[in-house]
Amino acid sequence: MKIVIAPDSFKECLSAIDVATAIETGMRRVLPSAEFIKVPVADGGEGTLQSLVDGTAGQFYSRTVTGPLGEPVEARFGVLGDGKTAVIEMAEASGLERILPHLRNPLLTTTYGTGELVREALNLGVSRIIVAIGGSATNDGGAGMMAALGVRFLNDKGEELPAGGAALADLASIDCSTMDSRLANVRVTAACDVNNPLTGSKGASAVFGPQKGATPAMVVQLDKALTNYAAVIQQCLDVDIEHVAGAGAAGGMGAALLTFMDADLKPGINIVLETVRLKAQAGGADLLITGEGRLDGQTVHGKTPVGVARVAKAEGIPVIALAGSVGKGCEAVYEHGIDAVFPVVHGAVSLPEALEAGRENLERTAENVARLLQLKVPLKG
Ligand SMILES: Nc1ncnc2c1ncn2[C@@H]1O[C@H](COP(=O)(O)OP(=O)(O)O)[C@@H](O)[C@H]1O
Ligand SMILES: O=C(O)[C@@H](CO)OP(=O)(O)O
Repeated sequence: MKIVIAPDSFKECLSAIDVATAIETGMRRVLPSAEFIKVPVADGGEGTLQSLVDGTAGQFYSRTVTGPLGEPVEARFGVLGDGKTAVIEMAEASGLERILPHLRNPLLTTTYGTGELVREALNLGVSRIIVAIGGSATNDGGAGMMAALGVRFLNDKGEELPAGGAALADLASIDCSTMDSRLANVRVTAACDVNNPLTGSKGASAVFGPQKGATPAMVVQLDKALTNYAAVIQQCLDVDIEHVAGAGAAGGMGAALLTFMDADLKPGINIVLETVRLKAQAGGADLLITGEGRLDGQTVHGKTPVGVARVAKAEGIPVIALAGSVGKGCEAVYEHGIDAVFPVVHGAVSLPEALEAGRENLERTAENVARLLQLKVPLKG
């Protein structure tokens, strides 16, 4: 019997590889001689770096770079098992979680540190870079990242702009002549979590600015700044970026990746599933187990379990999902290739208690799933 275990991480609880290991441990108690293939996955958000490096037996690197408010931060990036592809998760250097809630200010926050990580990856001689965007503290259109890579963003006096989204209102010209020339030889793929345009009512500032600490007045200010950024990009580089889907992801990081790096913008889940070669690994499997921390109506919108189930269904493999908890609308997943869902919590406990007991709960639930699989119930009627 071949069982593929391809879960996401359980946020605040276990990494994807730890979830997969707990599921294997539980099932092995009942099915000791089954073949288990563990494929940790992610949907492009937080945890993407971890699952891609774990899933390809790659390597982590750590560097001190510039944090979102200019402070030094220790940030990780990775190189996949192929030795040629770097993975950078922007939240490592420029993430919202890096700043205490009362200090969050997207007028000032910068993606400079993510650019420094790209430079570090280039120093290792990689030929491809995957940048997972989202979870950002920033609204600087990715200008900080590009400044770290040598691009000069200038005001009408020819002076370089200070860091942050607000400064883009003063942008008058862009000088790419000093951009790191190694970027020309590297293929960049952006694992993108949303389709928003750069500006307007569905744009980066309006939709994601408030979660980064923007007041309504700041949203207006930031949207104007990004509108000017798009106009100067059009004027200096002849790229029309303002309304492109995904340009507004991660405070306009999508726009910079498209404009300056000619990146491919793809849904994170697709990039991850391709990179960990789920289809090839699942071939001939009898069962696939997936899971995520909370499985609910949102799961069908590009989340890991549904992406994994799509691959499994194309191969005719049954799919079971284990979830930390299940929420409203979770039945929607039945229409998206998941055959059964099992929450792992044991009794009515608080969330901290459930998180604390996550591994044990997963092992026990996985064991019970395996016990169920062994039953030969004569189904009548
Ligand atoms: N072991 C667990 N038991 C119960 N709830 C959990 C467990 N692990 C995670 N969760 C809950 O699931 C929530 C969302 O997790 P998850 O689906 O992994 O994140 P996201 O959908 O944001 O990627 C967490 O904030 C937590 O409340
Ligand atoms: O960083 C952001 O601006 C948003 C959208 O890309 O991220 P998340 O979806 O994680 O809130």
